[in-house]
Amino acid sequence: MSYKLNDFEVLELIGSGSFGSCYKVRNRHTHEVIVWKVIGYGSLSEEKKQLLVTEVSLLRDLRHPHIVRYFDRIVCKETKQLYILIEYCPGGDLATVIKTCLRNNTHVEERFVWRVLYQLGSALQTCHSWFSSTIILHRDIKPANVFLDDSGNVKLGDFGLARKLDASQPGCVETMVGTPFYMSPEVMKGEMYNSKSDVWSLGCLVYELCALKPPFHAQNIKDLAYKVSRGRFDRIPHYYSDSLHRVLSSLLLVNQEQRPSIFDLVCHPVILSHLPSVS
Ligand SMILES: CNC(=O)c1c(C)[nH]c(/C=C2\C(=O)Nc3ccc(Cl)cc32)c1C
Repeated sequence: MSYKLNDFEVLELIGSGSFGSCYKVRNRHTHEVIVWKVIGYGSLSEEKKQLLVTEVSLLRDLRHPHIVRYFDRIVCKETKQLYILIEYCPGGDLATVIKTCLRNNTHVEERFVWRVLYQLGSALQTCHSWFSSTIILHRDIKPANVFLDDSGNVKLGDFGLARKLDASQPGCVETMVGTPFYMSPEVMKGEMYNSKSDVWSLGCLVYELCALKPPFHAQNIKDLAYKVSRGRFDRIPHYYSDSLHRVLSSLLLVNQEQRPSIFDLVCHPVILSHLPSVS
């Protein structure tokens, strides 16, 4: 079914990023609440416009319990805006979870950390196998792109649209917006982004969920690149287990050959031992 803008009632703005704004909207006919992300494409080159439309079309066919569901898109030629219709996640995003813990001086339960590690790992496993022969190699793995449903499960969202819109080729670290705290050593050196770079970013995300700060932090890209290249970081707080710290340390190995693949991760006995028992 193809939708029209007037099929939806805009309820509220729920987020704004470098490349678009997300609104909570209600389908006037079914009353279903979803999100539409509005991206202006007027200033994009023809090539990037086609990449954006192709990428969204690909995502529409991707179905996984821990990947935000893309339903459809609406192109408004008058305003040169693309409306991406996406699943609503009432729990908000992990960036807000981290901010709340910092504000209240609390921390995330280890049980939830293991759940995030497994669920995002299984989402990436689908992407790495699903996307291996297609154009979408980039994911923007960060707390602001991981969303929570109403049962405390996580969903990875916003696949690389921002990077496709922002000179996504490696070696453009200097032109990136903001400080890329999750950028892997290989990408910092200008090498091609690959699936092990996703593993690194996942390690940074889960580390930050525990420590409430990224594993590598600096005031400028030069110092950050140096710290990332050395690969040394503080242990996660001592109320988290040694086994969790060991798994995170493996994801943050500087040598990508030694870093586990996402397939190794989701099958790791320690990960599987922390999954809820099926009753
Ligand atoms: C304060 N904002 C929120 O609580 C919030 C809620 C309840 N949902 C969201 C965001 C999304 C949401 O609910 N579904 C989404 C799908 C894709 C993208 Cl890029 C974002 C979202 C946000 C930012």
